[in-house]
Amino acid sequence: MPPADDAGRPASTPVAAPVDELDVDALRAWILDVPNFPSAGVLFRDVTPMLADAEAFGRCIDALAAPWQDAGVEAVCGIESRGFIFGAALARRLEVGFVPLRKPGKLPPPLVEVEYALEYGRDRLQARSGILDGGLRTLIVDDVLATGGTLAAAHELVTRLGGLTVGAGVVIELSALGGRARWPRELPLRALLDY
Ligand SMILES: O=P(O)(O)OC[C@H]1O[C@H](OP(=O)(O)OP(=O)(O)O)[C@H](O)[C@@H]1O
Ligand SMILES: Nc1ncnc2[nH]cnc12
Repeated sequence: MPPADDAGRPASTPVAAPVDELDVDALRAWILDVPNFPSAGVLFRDVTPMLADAEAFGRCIDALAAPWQDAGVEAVCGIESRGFIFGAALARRLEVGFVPLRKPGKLPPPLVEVEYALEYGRDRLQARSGILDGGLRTLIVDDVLATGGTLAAAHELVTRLGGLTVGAGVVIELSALGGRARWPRELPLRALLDY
């Protein structure tokens, strides 16, 4: 059993630390660069080593949570599939519910969906109709911001679901791809690591 802190909580109680106390940049050591995956010319940033390390994963979730502690977040939406990993952990840390935004064919009706453009072709995101009704204050979470189409579609879906997007958090921003330009200027978008 870990020693108790001044407030009598066990030291391991999951309370997010202020972001400036977290060495976020050190997380790069757990993110692997994989050239030519999943196709030639793509430099894939693989977060699975970070997920497998309890301290690094915990630090990542603390850092994702820190900017939103006082933002009145009422729900976290995670984008399939890697966004589920970070989104669900973050929802628990912020002590709010989790809403999965899913690829087509995974959720039963009634559904609301948004179609969006990919680099090649189109895709769709779906969620349960009415699940954010009443203007639920919603934080959108994903692992990577690349061209920005996915995150922009998630914001549109949250709006159609009756929610109010308070902002978005991503672990990695591939800033050379310019995805931030597709995100509404007036909404905060926080990235832990810029590549
Ligand atoms: O900014 P964009 O250009 O829209 O790309 C970002 C998206 O691409 C990846 O998803 P992907 O569908 O590849 O896969 P996943 O199921 O492994 O999360 C990533 O997880 C983001 O959701
Ligand atoms: N380069 C990349 N690495 C990991 N995930 C991605 N999603 C989109 N582009 C990516």
